[in-house]
Amino acid sequence: MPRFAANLSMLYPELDFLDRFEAAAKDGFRAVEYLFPYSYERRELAARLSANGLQQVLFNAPPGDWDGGERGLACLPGREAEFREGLSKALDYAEALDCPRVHAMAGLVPEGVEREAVQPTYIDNLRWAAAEAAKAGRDLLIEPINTRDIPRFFLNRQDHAHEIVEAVGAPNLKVQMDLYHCQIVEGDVAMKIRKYLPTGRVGHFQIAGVPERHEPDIGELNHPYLFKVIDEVSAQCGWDGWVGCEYRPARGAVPRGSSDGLGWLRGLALA
Ligand SMILES: O=C(O)C(=O)CO
Repeated sequence: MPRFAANLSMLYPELDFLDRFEAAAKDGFRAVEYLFPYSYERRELAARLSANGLQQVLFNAPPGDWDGGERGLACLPGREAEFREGLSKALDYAEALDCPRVHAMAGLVPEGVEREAVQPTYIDNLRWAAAEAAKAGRDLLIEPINTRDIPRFFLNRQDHAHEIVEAVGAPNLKVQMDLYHCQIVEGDVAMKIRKYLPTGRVGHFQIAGVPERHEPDIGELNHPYLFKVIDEVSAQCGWDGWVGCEYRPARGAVPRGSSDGLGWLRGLALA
């Protein structure tokens, strides 16, 4: 079975953020990911990881004005300085948390601007950021995201993400392959895993049920089948990354919360 990381931005919403580390560990997770660490002291986060025997496997670079609707800076002309400053901060956190990968969200195509017009900025920013991440010993990730969840998001398809990685030409720039977004935008998910995982350009997976983004055993995707495909292809190509559980629990009723929705994971362990 793949190795699963709990996404603490979405799982355990019934708990304060810092208490989610312990909850994930109690549920058997050995790794966590989340959107942003920046509201917390590096020391506090590192202590939570260590106290609970958890690895940090992914978080995102600062995304711009999140509450104002921004979803990343990487493709935004005129925001290069802010992108660079944010990436440097992310790499500092990555070192403190011993986190091997950082996701730089692409951002929204500005109103009235053609999608193609921002690609040069995106590529230039990623080239600079991948070089900085390489100096720090980290991978930089980009993620195709569906435009129902994030209208006007620049990067939506796996083929586009892989073209960008090739154009940048940095070995530590990789694709965060979220099977939820992939199913919504393009489908044919198992064949896309078979196509892209052996390229060495997939740095991380994420999962959620489609279309509601609840537990993976709710909805139209057959996750046990997809996990077998990941296992089979990983055995052939030596991939040993993580699968982030990035979904909003539907079954998590008080008092036991998100743990009640983890039957899909316990079932896999027993399968
Ligand atoms: O929205 C998502 O799927 C993300 O992973 C954002 O980082």
